[in-house]
Amino acid sequence: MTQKTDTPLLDKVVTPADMKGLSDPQLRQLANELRTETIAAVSETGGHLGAGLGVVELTVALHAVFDAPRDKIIWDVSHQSYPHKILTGRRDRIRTLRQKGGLSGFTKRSESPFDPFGAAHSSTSISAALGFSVARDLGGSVPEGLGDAIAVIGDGAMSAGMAFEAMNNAGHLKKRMIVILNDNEMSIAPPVGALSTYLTRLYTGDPFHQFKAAAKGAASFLPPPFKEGAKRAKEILKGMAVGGTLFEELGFSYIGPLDGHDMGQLLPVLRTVKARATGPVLIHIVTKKGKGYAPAERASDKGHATAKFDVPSGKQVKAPSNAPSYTSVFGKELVRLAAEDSRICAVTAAMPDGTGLNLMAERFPSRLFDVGIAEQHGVTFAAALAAGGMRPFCTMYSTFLQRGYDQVVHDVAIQRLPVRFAIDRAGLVGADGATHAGSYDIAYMANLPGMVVMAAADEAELKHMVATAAAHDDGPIAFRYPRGEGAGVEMPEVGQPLEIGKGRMIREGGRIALLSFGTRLSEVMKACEALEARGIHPTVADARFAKPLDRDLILKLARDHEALITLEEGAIGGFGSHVAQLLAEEGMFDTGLKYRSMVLPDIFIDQASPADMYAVAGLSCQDIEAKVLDVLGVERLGKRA
Ligand SMILES: Cc1ncc(C[n+]2csc(CCOP(=O)(O)OP(=O)(O)O)c2C)c(N)n1
Ligand SMILES: CC(=O)[C@@H](O)[C@H](O)COP(=O)(O)O
Ligand SMILES: [Mg+2]
Repeated sequence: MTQKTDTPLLDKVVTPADMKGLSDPQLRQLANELRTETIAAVSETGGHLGAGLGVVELTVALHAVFDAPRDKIIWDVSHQSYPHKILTGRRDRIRTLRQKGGLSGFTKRSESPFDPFGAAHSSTSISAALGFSVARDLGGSVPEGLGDAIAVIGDGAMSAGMAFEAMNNAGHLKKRMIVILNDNEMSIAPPVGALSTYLTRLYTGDPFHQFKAAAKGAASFLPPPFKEGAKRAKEILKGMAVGGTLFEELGFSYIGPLDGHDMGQLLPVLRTVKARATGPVLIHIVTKKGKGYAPAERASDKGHATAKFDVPSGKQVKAPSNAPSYTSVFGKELVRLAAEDSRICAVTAAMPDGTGLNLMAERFPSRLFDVGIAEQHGVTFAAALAAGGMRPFCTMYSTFLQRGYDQVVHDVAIQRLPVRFAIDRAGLVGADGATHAGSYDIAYMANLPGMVVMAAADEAELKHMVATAAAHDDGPIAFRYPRGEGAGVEMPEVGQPLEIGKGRMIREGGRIALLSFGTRLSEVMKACEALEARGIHPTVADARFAKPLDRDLILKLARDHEALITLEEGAIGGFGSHVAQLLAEEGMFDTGLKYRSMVLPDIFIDQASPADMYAVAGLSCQDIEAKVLDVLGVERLGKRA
């Protein structure tokens, strides 16, 4: 049920234009109301809570001072953009967040002119802000106009190489642009690495003691004519900014650190920067993830992502699970193997919990490497671990591994190094939508010479694939598995290495064969039940491998049946394409074989439940049944709605 929040001031703000006449005390009140509304909305939808709560004051201050959508506010990752959505004409739909047909959980250009640049993968905001600044200065034109570009980037996202590539370029181009470094000393997990330590050093000791003066002054970036008058303020700022030199060396004027929850500091600094900045400016603010909501502040992940919850208690409403998650099956089997083999180690790029590697962190901390949001580095690091005689599991979400693709090709595949790629969140993931869908890994891995590519049909198969990967020293190997819980199958005590390139027969039938790669197998079996009722008895096989293909199995299915359908939770160019290539080469189409490939369609699918997304993709059990009937030319009497 929608909760009514007591938000008299926020009720009058539909877009940032409605904020322009508000006094500073009113802006403070607005921030309080915005926080209340954000908590209430996320309690009903679930989603990313902690990051948004940490930028409530910043969101209000940015919209009060700058003129979006002319000025481009670019939220890095954009999981913190819910308060921004509420202030930019989307409050009436905020309780549809992350649901089918509703608002995206991230910024999205097609959703609002106030979202000038979409995001969801991290560390793109500075590049985007620089691009807008250059376009503005070159006379580019867009309907909303081109004003200032402001990137808001977290301390976790700032650790990625791409952020530094952008700063390096920005410092060189010297364009007026603003980067706000939102430092909450958190990524999803506690942040790791030297940059995090460096940022903390910037404000440890005597934090914020001279804010008032600094806020009035904010002058380290002033152009020469202003500099003399502001000398005193500049000295103060310099005093505060001891250690801001990393950013200054990159060509940015550094301001901070400021208390990012204090509007008395944010507003004057932003106003001064807006009035006077000439080149790139970095404003370092310190905030608390989960700020203002005790259950989030207390949580180990600071309320990073949550299911629906009860606001007073913070208790989350989670559906009961009937089977272990794929992620936990992976994590446990890896730990079991690591106990037997000291060469086994694992790499995560800032997702230890999401990938199940928290178990490795507990049992074998010296063999678990959280490299931060640095997928490219993570892959090359794993390659060298393999070259050094270790057995690394490079464990990443399918969508984030895309970042490390050149490294997969150049550092791993070409050198035939035995990196084990554990690819989590394969296929459609649900509420995070298109940006997080693991659609491409089958295609981008299976086209690499020497790469072994497996997909688990269920959690028991996953266990065997972890063991297979551990035992495979002859080049790289990848296995994929989806988000969420398994199929509830009986689990083997331990994983057993599979024979490379061999699939398995699930059931023998006639006329048509269904060859599944991955967890669509359960939908295939459901479709078979419906087909049985029509007197159709398909053969079903689980390919297990997209590379190397089980040629014998595939050619036998092709020879023994009138039709063959392959299925996978991946885009065009994956398993089905490899099968089609084999069938063509072997002349199977010349024999009249009817072949169909069921893959993700050539569109980006918006957020919904995974089941709904697969229905949009045409990969539900009903779609499979319909495809079989169609291929066999059977009338679809009693067609389901
Ligand atoms: C390339 C990439 N890798 C991993 C992630 C997953 N991820 C989303 S938010 C996040 C933490 C970001 O931390 P920070 O930038 O400090 O923002 P905060 O949540 O603390 O506000 C991570 C690792 C991602 N979105 N993109
Ligand atoms: C914003 C982001 O990239 C992550 O927080 C992501 O939403 C996590 O996804 P999972 O919930 O599947 O771990
Ligand atoms: Mg952070």
